[in-house]
Amino acid sequence: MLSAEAGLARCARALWRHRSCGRSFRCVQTQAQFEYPASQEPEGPEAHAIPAGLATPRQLVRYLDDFVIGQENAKKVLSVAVYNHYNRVRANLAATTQDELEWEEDTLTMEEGVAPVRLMPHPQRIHAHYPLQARQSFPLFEKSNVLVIGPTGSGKTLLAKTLARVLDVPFSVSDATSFTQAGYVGDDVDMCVQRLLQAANWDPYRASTGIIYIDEVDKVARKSGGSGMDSTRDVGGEGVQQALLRMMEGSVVTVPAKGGAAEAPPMNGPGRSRSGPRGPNAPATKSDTYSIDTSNVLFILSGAFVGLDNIVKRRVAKGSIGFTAPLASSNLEDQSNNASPPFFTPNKSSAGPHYLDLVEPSDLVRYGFIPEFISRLPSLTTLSPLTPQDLRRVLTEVKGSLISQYTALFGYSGVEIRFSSGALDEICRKAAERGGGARGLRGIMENILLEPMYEVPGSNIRHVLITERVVQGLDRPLYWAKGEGTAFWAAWAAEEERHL
Ligand SMILES: Nc1ncnc2c1ncn2[C@@H]1O[C@H](COP(=O)(O)OP(=O)(O)OP(=O)(O)O)[C@@H](O)[C@H]1O
Repeated sequence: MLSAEAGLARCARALWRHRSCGRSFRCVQTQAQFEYPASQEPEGPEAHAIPAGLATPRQLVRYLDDFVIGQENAKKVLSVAVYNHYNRVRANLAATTQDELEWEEDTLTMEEGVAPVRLMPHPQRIHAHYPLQARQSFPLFEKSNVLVIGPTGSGKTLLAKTLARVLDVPFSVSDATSFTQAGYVGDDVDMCVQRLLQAANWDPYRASTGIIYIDEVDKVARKSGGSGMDSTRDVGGEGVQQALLRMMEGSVVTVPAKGGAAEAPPMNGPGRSRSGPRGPNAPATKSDTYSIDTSNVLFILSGAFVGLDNIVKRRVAKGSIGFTAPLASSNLEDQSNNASPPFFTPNKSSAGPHYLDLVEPSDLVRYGFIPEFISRLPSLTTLSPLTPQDLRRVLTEVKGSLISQYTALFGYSGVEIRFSSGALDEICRKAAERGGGARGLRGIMENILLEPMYEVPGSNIRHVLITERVVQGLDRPLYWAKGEGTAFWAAWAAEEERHL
């Protein structure tokens, strides 16, 4: 249960987010009424927090900087995409609901200690007032889902997760390799919506404005794509793309309620059917099914796209500029007339320019994606592999870095652990050598610290020093007992001097 103070802080944050609405809010627990004139700036703890709902792209990038090293272009592209997406969502919902509907955000509930912030009106109310056909005729803003291309462990998931956290929207991660076309063994693509609903604590309103992150999307490239990337999958790849594109565009997905059919073993075979009502006006009760409209869900798709750089390289070598592939989407055809397609934003990473920076939709078509699919992903960004210098910053500088985590872990046992600069460099060198980006750092740390984590608890050890030779496996970690602090500091200083 949140304390009253924390509850009020949360209310204040919600009010600040929605200050431009000029609405009043009532806390159902305390019955307190809050008013926020549009011009009023918050005071107290909220003044220092990021005004998430309306944070500008620049503020979002600054926030990301605390957690993600490098990847400047990806930070910009994602921040702009997220900012535009949520502005678009607000505008669309305002267009569909103004005056006729009561806004859910008028009431902040504080059930079970949580104060869920209702960003949007209940989708069912929108559906009740405006049938799907009517809503489709509104001049609504088009959606911009994002495609993120980058090597493993470079921060793709971290970027999306961090943005979802600052925006306080539900976030789900799914792996495209587990998806199959409906009716075949494997996960239906609807599964990602179910995960989102789960992440939203089974709150369909929040889920319908969340972020769905789908990793390894390059694995659903069709086999006949022309570059032979994935020979194990054929029509299933295209079937999954078709299903995903419908969902990205905005469709109503019926999700069984908690403990419902979706959690039972999947039925296989083309005759697969679901129980429960379908369609936008289907009732959404906790005991039955939920209908989630994905029109306001932001999709971020990512993958390493191994081999794509060769496709780009070949195209560039042939001097082909623009769109040479037979693109079905008029959206893409429009872009082909531009000298510099809006699809492409050059990457100014520390690793320098590389061929993936020049990716165009036609390259993705050659890679095995249907044009209709990539036209639903108008924002694209590439991430660079992390250099050993980047890894060093990941290890030591970001908020909640591994070094700070392990230091705190030993601190709980009253033990001080230090890593010499040489040790840190050696850890990063090893991680870079292994590949896998920053993902490899934790494994190396666990390996090095296994012995001290075993020896220290229950012993009289109070200081631990990890040197370069320890990381290289040439020495054992160095230990000092209580009262030997001076010797520990002297040894550490000597190590640092040796490394200079
Ligand atoms: N640029 C970065 N800055 C800080 N930490 C990073 C960065 N890149 C990766 N990490 C760390 O490495 C781990 C893996 O990162 P992440 O899951 O974002 O990789 P990914 O690019 O999504 O890889 P994959 O495609 O394999 O899923 C996380 O613990 C994350 O904290």
